[in-house]
Amino acid sequence: MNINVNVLRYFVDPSSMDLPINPVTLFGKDKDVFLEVGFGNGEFLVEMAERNPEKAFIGLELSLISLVKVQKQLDKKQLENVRVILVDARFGTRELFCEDSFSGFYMNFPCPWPKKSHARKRLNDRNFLSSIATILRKDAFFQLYTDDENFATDFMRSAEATGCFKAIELTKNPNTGVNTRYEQKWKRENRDIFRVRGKKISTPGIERLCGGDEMPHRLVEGEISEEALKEAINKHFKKNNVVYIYKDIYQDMFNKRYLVETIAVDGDFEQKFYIEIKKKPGKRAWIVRLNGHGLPFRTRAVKEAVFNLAEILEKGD
Ligand SMILES: C[S@@+](CC[C@H](N)C(=O)[O-])C[C@H]1O[C@@H](n2cnc3c(N)ncnc32)[C@H](O)[C@@H]1O
Repeated sequence: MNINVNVLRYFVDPSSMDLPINPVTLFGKDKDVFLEVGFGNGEFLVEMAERNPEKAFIGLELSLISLVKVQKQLDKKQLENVRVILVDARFGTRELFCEDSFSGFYMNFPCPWPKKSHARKRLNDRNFLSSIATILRKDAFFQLYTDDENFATDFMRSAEATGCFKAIELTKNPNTGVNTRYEQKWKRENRDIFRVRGKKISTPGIERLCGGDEMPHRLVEGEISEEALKEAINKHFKKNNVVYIYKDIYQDMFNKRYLVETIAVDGDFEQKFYIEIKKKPGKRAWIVRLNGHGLPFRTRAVKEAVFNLAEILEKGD
């Protein structure tokens, strides 16, 4: 896939930033910022940005293809008031932004995941609505459009259950639409459309995984044990409600370092990354830290994985 470097100015990589982010800092000026989750082909995001140059918009998407397509449109139209982030919205809404950040939240025709076995992928449970309530400003709104009545009803009930919204209303076949690819598709098929809206009144307490801006690292004095390192490979470590596994070791003789491929899981959020074990020049000591390529979010599982690896190397000494 060819990615024009011009379009990258719309892309934000939050894994290399201190979390949580104040979204206003992503745009030169203090603007009202709105969030859209799952923008797909981006019709709504681009049109809103074009019609409201005084406002700013952030889009979260899981699909890299959608991300690239939208950035090309933004570049063509020279729109400066949009940023896009490649992230799972469940994680993104909970972890990335400061409290009271957004003036509005939009979600248009999310995947309804009707099968019971896929229920955890649905973006309409109470935890998700609590994350939205946290990052919305007081009196800011949320707005969902969907063709799935059960999804809409569950979304509304979850919003009510948080106790953080008022004026929650579900409207069948509202007069206004969002004109996205999926809305057009369902309208062509004469399906009913449902809209759920509500206004934020209070902020719930949510538990976030990320926090603290420090990069996890440890210094191991003396020589490290390659044997102990090899023994740790493919073992599952469960500690303090997180799980991680060291998958493989790559030795980089040129730079006197090892790279340990690692998978870390916090709840339902999995990340793959590398931990670097690098000799300190001129010293009998090794630094154990995250490798800078493809940095993960510094969740508890990621930090535990780094600290535990240092302990393993120390004990083997
Ligand atoms: C059915 S499409 C709707 C796209 C667009 N909003 C529309 O109305 O045409 C759902 C979109 O949500 C994205 N998506 C699904 N799950 C997501 C998640 N957990 N986080 C972010 N985006 C997600 C998909 O990649 C897809 O682009």
